[in-house]
Amino acid sequence: MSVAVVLVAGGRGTRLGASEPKAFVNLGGVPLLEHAVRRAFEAPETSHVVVVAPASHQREAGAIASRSARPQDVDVVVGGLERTDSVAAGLAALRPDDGIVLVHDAARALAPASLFSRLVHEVRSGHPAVIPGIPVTDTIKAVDASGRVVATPDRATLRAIQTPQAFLREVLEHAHAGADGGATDDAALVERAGGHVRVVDGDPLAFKVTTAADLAAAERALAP
Ligand SMILES: Nc1ccn([C@@H]2O[C@H](COP(=O)(O)OP(=O)(O)OP(=O)(O)O)[C@@H](O)[C@H]2O)c(=O)n1
Ligand SMILES: C[C@](O)(CO)[C@H](O)COP(=O)(O)O
Repeated sequence: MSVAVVLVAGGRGTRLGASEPKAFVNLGGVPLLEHAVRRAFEAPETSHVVVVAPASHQREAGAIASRSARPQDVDVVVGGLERTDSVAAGLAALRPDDGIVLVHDAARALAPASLFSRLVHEVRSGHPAVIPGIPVTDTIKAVDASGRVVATPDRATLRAIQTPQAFLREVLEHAHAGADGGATDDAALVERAGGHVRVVDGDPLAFKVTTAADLAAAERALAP
């Protein structure tokens, strides 16, 4: 079964506050998106990458695709208003043979190929939806609109979820067909559709570049 990576890079990056969309910001002289494409192709399982980029940056995304290890295996499409819309645009560009789909944030540019491979292995072992997670180290509280604490969940049961998130194609497509907004990741759509989602160990390098401090951390992670 062929493996496609839907690489969402269609966001603005408001919290980073750069002059260009976050996926096109330089990290060690290379756009975040380019780091992510490189790592996706370093996983031997990857057969096809769909880059979802802002309408304003289709040319730049195309140039990144043409510099990649396998330009013929990259398609570039226009993203949507919300992340879920961008993922849906990526799903619409899948190729007929793509049977397993990994949805990945360009903002998690340093997620290593080994993480992609582990997730694909899990799906091929019979798990239809597999996502990486890191145990949380803070105490997490649920609060209401006034800031009053309504619950303190047992920390041992919590995971901070990363991407790539790996799915059987039909499971992800079915979940997206019923999407009605408000989901911050693709696994949540599968959960809402009644599907089982398995969490496996994440990777510290798969952290999300959200703020300037994260970008500085990514620069440090790249340093020899
Ligand atoms: N309409 C959108 C929104 C987000 N994303 C992508 O989803 C990933 C995770 O989103 P996030 O890190 O929140 O990016 P932004 O939405 O760009 O950030 P911000 O909320 O700070 O504007 C990023 O790779 C981003 O490019 C996307 O493809 N399309
Ligand atoms: C998909 C995700 O990266 C999993 O942690 C995250 O939910 C994206 O959220 P964001 O608000 O778009 O950064």
